[in-house]
Amino acid sequence: MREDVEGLDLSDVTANWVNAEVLRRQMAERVKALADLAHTPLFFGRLDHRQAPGADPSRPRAAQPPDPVGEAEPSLYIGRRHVHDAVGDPMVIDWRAPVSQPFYRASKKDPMGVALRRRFGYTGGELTAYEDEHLLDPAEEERASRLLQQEIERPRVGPMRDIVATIQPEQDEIVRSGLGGTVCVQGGPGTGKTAVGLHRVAYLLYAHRERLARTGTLVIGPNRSFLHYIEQVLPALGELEVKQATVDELVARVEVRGTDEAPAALLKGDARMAEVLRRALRAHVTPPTEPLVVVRGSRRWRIPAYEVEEIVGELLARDMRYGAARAALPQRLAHAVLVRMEQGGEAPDDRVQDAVARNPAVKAAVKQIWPPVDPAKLVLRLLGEAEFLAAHAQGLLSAEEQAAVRWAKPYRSVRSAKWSAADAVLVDEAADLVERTHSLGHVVLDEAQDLSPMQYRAVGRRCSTGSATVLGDLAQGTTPWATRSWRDALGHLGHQDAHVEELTAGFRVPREVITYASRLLPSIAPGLAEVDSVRRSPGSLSVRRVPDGGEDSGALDAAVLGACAEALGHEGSTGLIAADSRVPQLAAALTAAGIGYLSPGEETTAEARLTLVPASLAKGLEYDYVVLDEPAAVVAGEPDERTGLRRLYVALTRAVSGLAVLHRAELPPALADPREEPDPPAGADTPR
Ligand SMILES: Nc1ncnc2c1ncn2[C@@H]1O[C@H](COP(=O)(O)OP(=O)(O)OP(=O)(O)O)[C@@H](O)[C@H]1O
Repeated sequence: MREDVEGLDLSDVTANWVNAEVLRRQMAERVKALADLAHTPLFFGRLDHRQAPGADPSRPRAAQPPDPVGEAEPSLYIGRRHVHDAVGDPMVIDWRAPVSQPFYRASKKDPMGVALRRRFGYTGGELTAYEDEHLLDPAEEERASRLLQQEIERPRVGPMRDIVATIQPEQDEIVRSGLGGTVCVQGGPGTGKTAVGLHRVAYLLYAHRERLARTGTLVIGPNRSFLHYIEQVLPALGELEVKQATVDELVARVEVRGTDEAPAALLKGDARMAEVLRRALRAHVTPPTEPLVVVRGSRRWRIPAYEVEEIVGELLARDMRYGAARAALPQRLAHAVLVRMEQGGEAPDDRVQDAVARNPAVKAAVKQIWPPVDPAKLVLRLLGEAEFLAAHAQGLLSAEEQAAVRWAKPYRSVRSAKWSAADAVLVDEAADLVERTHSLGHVVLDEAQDLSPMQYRAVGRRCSTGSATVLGDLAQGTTPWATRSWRDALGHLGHQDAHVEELTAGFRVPREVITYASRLLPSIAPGLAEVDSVRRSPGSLSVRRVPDGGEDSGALDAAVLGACAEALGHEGSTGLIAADSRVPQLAAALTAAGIGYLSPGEETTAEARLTLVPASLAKGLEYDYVVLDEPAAVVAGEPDERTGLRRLYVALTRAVSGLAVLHRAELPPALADPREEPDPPAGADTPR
């Protein structure tokens, strides 16, 4: 197929240079999308139908829809891409095509016309196994898929992989939900939220390619290292055009050089700030005190102040952006002049109205009544001038709250201000009040639980006429403004009608580990269901206490390094997760011991498999083996205990095959409790 595209001769089909260039570019992209990926097989599944898909058994064969693969070969092969043979007949069907759906959804209860489902297993690109399910055979027992387990446990090198071969039915329902609706997915660690979000984009691009090519798609993640980790999934599925960004990058209209104390950031992220900004902006509209007088030729036309005021009032009452209303005002005023002219016996046409709209008197009136406003300057004044803030925050923010929001000392200009990340969101809100933000066709918002209401609004503006996939876990919220209710969050996003779905089956973390981590749930997110892991892995958890050596943490460092070396004895990636404050010391210890390590976001390779991860960056990432250093320090690194325990919950749930927890200080009580004692610690450990 690639050679076919490369061999196409364009000289005859394009009439001009521009068309030829466009076509050439499209072909280059097609060739890129058809690239062979090492170790990525062309197909991973097969469906044998009882009859052609879509056929109605009650109708004669001749009246059936044509069988897409021809009657002689009733099997459908399912793969990452559509593949056809030399004459254009399909050989492999794209996993997103409607006929592929039974591969993911058919069950004994509802076989969807499928007699046999075969899953193929590969090792390094070579076909090494297959698994059959005879969906119409009542005698055949249902078994858990070994291939699924192997796929999850396949050692990780490099970035996140796709899961097309093993998408589970409840995941598939989300992946294939339509473009029209916003979906919100609550799911514990490792339930596949990120995977599902990315596959949904791939699906939507397949099902609505033209529309989304016009409107655009965007994946939003918490930080750059996370985005690096996931950035290969869509290209591997042949989708090269999806953009990625963090929320901070989306709202980067001012340079962020400052930080906020938590109380200030909390207030700046509060949805009440949107109303403060709206009021402050609209206060710039000043009702006229003078009549508008336009001189044309020898005549003067006079619009009394009350009439101008009516026009202004009408524009204010309409739900228009400040800038759009400002742009409309000259024409409205010109129209009023035109009416006067007609009453005066003239017969002005549209050109006259345009000319009047450009008349210096009209321009001057507009400037005075509806002055241009720079969004950053508006926020600069609000955060810098006590009276200005008080005037517009009255009844919304208390005096103390206003004081907390204000800068300690005002800045002189937009350039010199030390904007914080929360300030930048306010500027973005103000900018949208002045001029509507462009909306994309679809936005995937991952790790949404950490967004403030104002950040949800910033994301919502970018999908105001499109739809969104919102992914998150309330138990992993680690910001002071973390989401408490998905309904509220969706309201701020402007998609209150979204479906909220829950994923409870856990794929990443083995049962032994997730059960241990879930002991924290009652204190960090009461009411949330524990993740139900699909995998048992005896021996995957070890908790070791290192004897307290007083001030010196050398013994702990040595034990941690030992655990890393042990983990690196296995294939795949190892993550050493530690409180941010412990990272420099561990980095030095690793270097002194001659153990190389990466930072999050740097790609693991066969040679470099250890990543030193500050707990604050662990969210969303995963490693085959995790060594967790000093849980008490992870908890203490956060401003309050609940946030600390949530950070710890995130750190405890990053491992696919094994987790070693090493501590010198006491563990949080829920984890120290010896019920369900984990596997006996390996090596020379002291009992807890
Ligand atoms: N159906 C599946 N088949 C194979 N692997 C899967 C499946 N679903 C999820 N996984 C794997 O489980 C791991 C966790 O998935 P993912 O990162 O999407 O979870 P998450 O819910 O976003 O987790 P977190 O809350 O920790 O960010 C990944 O390695 C992913 O590939």
